[in-house]
Amino acid sequence: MSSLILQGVSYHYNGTKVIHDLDLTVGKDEIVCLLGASGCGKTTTLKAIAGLIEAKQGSIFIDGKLVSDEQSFVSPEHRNIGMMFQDYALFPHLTVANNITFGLSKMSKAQKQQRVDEMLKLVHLIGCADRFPHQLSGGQQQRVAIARALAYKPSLLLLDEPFSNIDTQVRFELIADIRRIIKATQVSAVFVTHSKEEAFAFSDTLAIMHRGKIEQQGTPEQLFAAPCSKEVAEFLGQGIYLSAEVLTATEYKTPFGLVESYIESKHDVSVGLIYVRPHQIELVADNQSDKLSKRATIISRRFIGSAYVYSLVIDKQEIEVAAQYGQSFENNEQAIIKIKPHTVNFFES
Ligand SMILES: Nc1ncnc2c1ncn2[C@@H]1O[C@H](COP(=O)(O)OP(=O)(O)OP(=O)(O)O)[C@@H](O)[C@H]1O
Repeated sequence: MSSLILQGVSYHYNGTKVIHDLDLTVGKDEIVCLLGASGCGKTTTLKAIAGLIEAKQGSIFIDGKLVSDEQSFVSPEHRNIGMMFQDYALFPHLTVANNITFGLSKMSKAQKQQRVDEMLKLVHLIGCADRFPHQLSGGQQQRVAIARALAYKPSLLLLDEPFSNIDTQVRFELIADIRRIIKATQVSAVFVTHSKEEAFAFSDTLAIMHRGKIEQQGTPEQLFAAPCSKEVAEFLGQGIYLSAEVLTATEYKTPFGLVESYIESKHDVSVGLIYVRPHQIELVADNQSDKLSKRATIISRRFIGSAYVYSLVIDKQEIEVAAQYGQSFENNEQAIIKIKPHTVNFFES
């Protein structure tokens, strides 16, 4: 059974629709990331799931139970969800232990103590029960925040940009740690971010949002291999578009020669655009004798340890391409461009 289902959910602020007819499914023990540009409606979606706002259209089910539709509305405290929001800070005047047990009023003192011990062990903060939030690092505070969210034993966890105030250096360690904690507790989660790197590191599947709708949902590999729209392709990769003529089910003619696709596709049109990402482009030394191949000029280069990353202009579009180890091009040098065989993303222009 799915942990969360949204069907046709819409919401408007003062007459302006910010989420439209939105569908989303989160499986049991699954971490789904809502990923999209600023203002596309991610936080609003999370608030509708939490019951912090009342979606006027559509239905929301948590663990098979209807919590919101046109006729009914279950309040946030009865939805069995844990929340870790960016602005949902710890109570500064309460100790770590009291922060964790804040919402557990029905438990006995002994039960609370047991839950605190269990949670502190889970988040690797044993011995910190009597500290106050200001005596902890940012990462430790977020660990307490997740412990507090999980202390209720919720069936669904909602996280809104929980890592954005954490130093880049420790952010990815914390992300791995919190993912481990969530997986260990077998809770399903919806995570909101606008950072692709965080989304890839934290979630099982991505739901790409665009203008208040889920454009596509799938694993990062599925979305990279077969984006359903230009918006998804552009959001995930720093690629460029090349004009392309469909020759066969697996071959496209482009200004940079024939491009072969690993998969067969049927298209309704014979010309369009293919979206090419940096790792699908090969730079070859210009041997002058090859008259037919297209060239690009290297604008600049930077050394990244294992290779050089070159900036170059292809079809009036600038792109960064990493060359294979051992290959080296100088600024202003011409290189032959080849597009490697790959799973081609073709779009109507
Ligand atoms: N309380 C509000 N009143 C009116 N409009 C709002 C309100 N909150 C959000 N909006 C608008 O709704 C749209 C969606 O906002 P939302 O916060 O859901 O986006 P988001 O994708 O989470 O953005 P970000 O990544 O910047 O946090 C935006 O255009 C925003 O300006």
